[in-house]
Amino acid sequence: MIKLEHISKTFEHNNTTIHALKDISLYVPKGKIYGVIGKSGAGKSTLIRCVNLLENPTSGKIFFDNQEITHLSNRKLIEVRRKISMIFQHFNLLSSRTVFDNIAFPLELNKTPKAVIKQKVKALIELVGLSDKADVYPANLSGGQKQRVAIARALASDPKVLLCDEATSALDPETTRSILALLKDINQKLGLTILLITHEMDVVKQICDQVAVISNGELVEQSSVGEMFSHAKTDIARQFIQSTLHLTIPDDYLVRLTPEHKEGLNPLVRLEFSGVSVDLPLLSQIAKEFQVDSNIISAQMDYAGGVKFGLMLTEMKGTQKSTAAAIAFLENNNTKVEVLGYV
Ligand SMILES: Nc1ncnc2c1ncn2[C@@H]1O[C@H](COP(=O)(O)OP(=O)(O)OP(=O)(O)O)[C@@H](O)[C@H]1O
Repeated sequence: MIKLEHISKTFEHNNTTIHALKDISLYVPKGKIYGVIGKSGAGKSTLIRCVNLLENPTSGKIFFDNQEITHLSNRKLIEVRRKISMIFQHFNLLSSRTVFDNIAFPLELNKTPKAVIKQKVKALIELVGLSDKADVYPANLSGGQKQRVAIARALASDPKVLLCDEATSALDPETTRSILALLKDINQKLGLTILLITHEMDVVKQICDQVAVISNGELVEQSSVGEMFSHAKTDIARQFIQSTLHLTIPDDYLVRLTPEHKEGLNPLVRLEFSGVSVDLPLLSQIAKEFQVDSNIISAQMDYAGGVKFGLMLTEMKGTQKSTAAAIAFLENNNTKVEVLGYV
């Protein structure tokens, strides 16, 4: 549906050249939700703005629905932009217009007959769950409600693609979940293709089918969400994944934790299970084969893209030789093991 081929973008600023995007190629299939994740300054906004040519790439090609759109005339570009809608972090609603009139705005610009506008806006207001707010002004809406209006407005032109520029970054976690659920619902009901940018892996985990990681303007990794959570290839992707899992060492272990091994101390290890290793009875195997008992201190399991993954903090009880053999066994079975110290 959307294809970027070798997109680069440079900015000239104070006599220096900023390489915001470097040779980025990606493909967003029809009907999928595709997430682009990166830290601040990675180039996410520049990338999403290149897709609808709010920003012109310095080089490379952009295709929408198999048609190259990189060098379209303004008139043709306006037509294409109707099919590629966008929502923003700060909603961008018109404060002097009610919910109904905000959603009607693109239809009015398009000279849609009044009766059609009325019918369409009513249906959109229902779709986003704001039936009782049609006559309310944006100032009297919550952040989540404002984003719902923005989504309805973006859908008014019957787009094929919705671009989401950090659409939930200004919202609290619960509202974020409800907006993401709405986007997923729309994706499924309308078959709408969604391309979103975010700095939060939780967003990717909740709704995306595919994900690309960008860092310093480069696309460093892309795959299905399940594949990335089970076999992340780059450190930066692993960092994002770990940010969705929160394990802390309890205080009573922290005070005893020493970096060096001493007689009588056991390793405190952080185990990262993903893909196949999640379903294997690895801890019972190391108990049987190496006589190493695991004292589980905390654990978290989760799902992303249909794949289970998890983290565990455990004290491994055994001799120095047997715990080393158990660690090697776990590593050979797709488990990432980090010895945090000895307790
Ligand atoms: N109009 C511009 N002029 C000059 N430099 C720019 C311009 N827009 C972006 N940049 C630079 O390009 C790089 C990428 O910026 P971009 O806004 O795309 O990153 P981002 O990943 O969206 O970051 P954030 O999450 O902080 O918004 C940054 O170094 C930024 O300073």
